[in-house]
Amino acid sequence: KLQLKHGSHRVGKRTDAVMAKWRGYGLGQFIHWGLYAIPGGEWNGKQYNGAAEWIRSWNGIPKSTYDSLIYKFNPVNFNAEEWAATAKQMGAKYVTITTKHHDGFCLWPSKYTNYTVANSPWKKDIMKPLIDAYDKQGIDVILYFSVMDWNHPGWRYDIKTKEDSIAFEGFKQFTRNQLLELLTLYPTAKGLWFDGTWDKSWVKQAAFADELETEMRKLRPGLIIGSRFRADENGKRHFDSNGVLMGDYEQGWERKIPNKIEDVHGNDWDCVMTVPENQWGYNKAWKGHIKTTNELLEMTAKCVSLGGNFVLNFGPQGDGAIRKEEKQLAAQIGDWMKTNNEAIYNCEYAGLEKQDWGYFTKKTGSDKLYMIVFNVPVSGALKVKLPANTSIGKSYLLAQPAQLLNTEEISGTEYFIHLKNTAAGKPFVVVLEPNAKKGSGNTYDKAKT
Ligand SMILES: Cc1ccc([C@@H]2N[C@@H](C)[C@@H](O)[C@H]2O)cc1
Repeated sequence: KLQLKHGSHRVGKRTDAVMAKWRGYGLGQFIHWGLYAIPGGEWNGKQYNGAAEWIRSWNGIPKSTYDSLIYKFNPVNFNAEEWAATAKQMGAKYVTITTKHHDGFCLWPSKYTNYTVANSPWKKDIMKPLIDAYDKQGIDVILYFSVMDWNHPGWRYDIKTKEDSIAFEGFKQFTRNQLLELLTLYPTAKGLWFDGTWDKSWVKQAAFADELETEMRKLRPGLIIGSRFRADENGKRHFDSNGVLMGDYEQGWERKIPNKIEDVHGNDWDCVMTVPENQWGYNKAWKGHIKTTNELLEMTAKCVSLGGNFVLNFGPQGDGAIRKEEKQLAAQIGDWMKTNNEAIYNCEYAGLEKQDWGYFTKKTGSDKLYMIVFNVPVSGALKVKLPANTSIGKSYLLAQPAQLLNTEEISGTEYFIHLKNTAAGKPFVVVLEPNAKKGSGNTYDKAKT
């Protein structure tokens, strides 16, 4: 093990109540909103083929022209209560909201830059009404913050000259000021979700970032900070030079989901996901593969079955309204969650062998198991392998608890759960109430090979 001054300061999962609540969220909403929502991935009739929130980096628009979008920010259809109600309807337990994306435009009236809502036609703070509206719905708020800031004169991709390092020192203070400002203005925020921390300039700031993380945690006890905020003194990110996770949970699962439990290294983690293939900010063109409700439900189930949270992104329009396609998804996901959220909220990795029909989750602090079924076998028989010395007490459809399902012991700890109806048109949940098994549990000898 290497002696590290600025590596991870904790091995293993956090054990406090705030993090335990985070662990049980299951489903979250991401909000990407800012000036980029005004062009919506298009400029002068030409489509930008990257992610809409990166349109400033396209040579199709002069940087100064993009930056003057601040004078067009006037979201007359912005309604914080509607956004929070959409998240509530979907069944999201937390929301991560962009306070400042890479373009540097601040959705709060920061006193450390003029590039904020205060100097737009809108004038008013966006963050406060949003945080209040989500808090009122009982949905916890995490603040997204991009360290990389294309608007700030002190930002550098790397530090090569004396001038660079002087400029970047100013930028570091600016960043610290904004973060302490956000934590002070919005004390109910539960955490920070960092982005834009991959460039060499920031990676070289191991000591500064480590001290800043300590300062933020002192200012806001219980604060949740992911693995992407800071690098260790050897430039190692997400995992320090000893392979220990930085921060409180792994943030690496962006538009991808782990396949097996080994992939998550025993850490907390969240997966953040776009509805289109790769658009976080609003894009007028709703094109390419748009994930269906069933796909998104399966991603949610898969994440929870592997001990993580699934965070689905919404990209509100420049006028502040949420597009109808996203509203429909929220309603359909919410419809399923209303019946089945017991298998998602406060659930964890069940430790059972994955079967083809779908995903196991286990209620935290209980033995209750859930089978979230996406692929009904033609036989209608769902295979289950339990640990030694356990058996199935009873099993039933979560939606019809009174109807016990026929459970057939195959051998030892293997069972078939026989479904009555094999024509389910959408995913459903089977509940297993295991009980301790008496005796050896092995009815037949193992084959000699
Ligand atoms: C290469 C790359 C850089 C930044 C991103 C940002 N992270 C997501 C959470 C969005 O904010 C996207 O703009 C995505 C890909």
